[in-house]
Amino acid sequence: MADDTENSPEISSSILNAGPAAQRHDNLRIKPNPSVVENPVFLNLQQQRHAGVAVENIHSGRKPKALHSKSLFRGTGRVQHDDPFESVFEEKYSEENNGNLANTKWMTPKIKDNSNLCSFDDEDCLQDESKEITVFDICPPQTSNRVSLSPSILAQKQAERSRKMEDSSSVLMPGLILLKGWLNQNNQVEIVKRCRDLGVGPGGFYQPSYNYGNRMHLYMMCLGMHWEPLTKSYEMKRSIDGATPPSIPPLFQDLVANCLDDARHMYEDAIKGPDKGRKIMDLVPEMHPSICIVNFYERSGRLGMHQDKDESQESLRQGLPVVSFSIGDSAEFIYGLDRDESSAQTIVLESGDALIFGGPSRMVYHGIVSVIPRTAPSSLIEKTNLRPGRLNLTFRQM
Ligand SMILES: O=C(O)CCC(=O)C(=O)O
Ligand SMILES: [Fe+2]
Repeated sequence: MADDTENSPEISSSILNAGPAAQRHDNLRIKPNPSVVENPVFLNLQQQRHAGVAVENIHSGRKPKALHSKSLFRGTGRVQHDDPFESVFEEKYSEENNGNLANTKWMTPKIKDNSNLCSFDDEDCLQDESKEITVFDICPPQTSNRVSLSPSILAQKQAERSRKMEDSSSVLMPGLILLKGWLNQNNQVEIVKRCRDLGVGPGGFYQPSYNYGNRMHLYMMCLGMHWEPLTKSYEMKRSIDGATPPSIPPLFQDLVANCLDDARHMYEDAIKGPDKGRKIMDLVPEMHPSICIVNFYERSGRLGMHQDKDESQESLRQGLPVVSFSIGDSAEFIYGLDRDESSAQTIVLESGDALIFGGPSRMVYHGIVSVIPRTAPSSLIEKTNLRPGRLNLTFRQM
């Protein structure tokens, strides 16, 4: 990789002249960086000028040649390969004051070879910091006669591929259980309606973004507690707007309990091979949801490979399952033992499917690669006016 740091002159700037944006933010720490796995993190010359920093090569520990003793900042970079939604580059800088480390600051310089990312001076991106939340209605009022289109050839092929992939087995890995079509149509309609009503109220759907306009490719609403993508932690009130997340409706709680029961029954019947000696309650432990993350993916929606690991240590240690309901358009769901998408398994989750990952699969990596257009059941659309896309609910116990 060509490295702009090769011929860099001395770095003489500091955070004080790093540009208005840098001065305004002490907590810039998350940047999607799709190339981060292969791309050692170097600041290019311009970025160094902006930030007045030098950064170590995270992978090798080697410092870029432009690291100058005169630099006022010391970089301790780190790449979060396990970030839930993107590969993320995170930098923390400590201001050096007469040889002592003073104010610790987080900074996110624009990353080399990644022109989509915003720089410190990009005012368009800065606008994203406003606290305004735009209401997102998953069932917008119908304005014209709906034209019903049949699934595209691509969608038909994908569905066919998925049927082959799914085979008849519903235990995908120990503790990872797929219950096809588990939600009946009434349940699906009720869930959509409840999510719609909650979603347009306080604490409802919004499109989360990282700092500087790097938005997630979905809309999200949390019930019970809010999961904050910026900090990857749970909070009782959304720090973005102070809203209290709505409670999880009793209907949803009941469905989760029934779903876990059915998963256990199905699993017990299917247990063979390595799971045979295991107790069913270790494979599918009891879980009482205190959190539900509701995602709505439009047709271009997706979610990078990640683990769900921000629940309590106790919950994770016990392998308390995540229960996921899919409604609306189908989606290609990938899962695997590591973050590598190319070695992941693919299944298509269709409207009504329930997926449970608990016990030994609690920390499975997973993600959504695509939403398959025009695959939602037409009767569901007629009854709810659900917009094109996919609704997904994941229930977890804190
Ligand atoms: O949409 C899905 O099926 C997965 C959602 C998910 O993994 C999450 O919200 O953490
Ligand atoms: Fe997840």
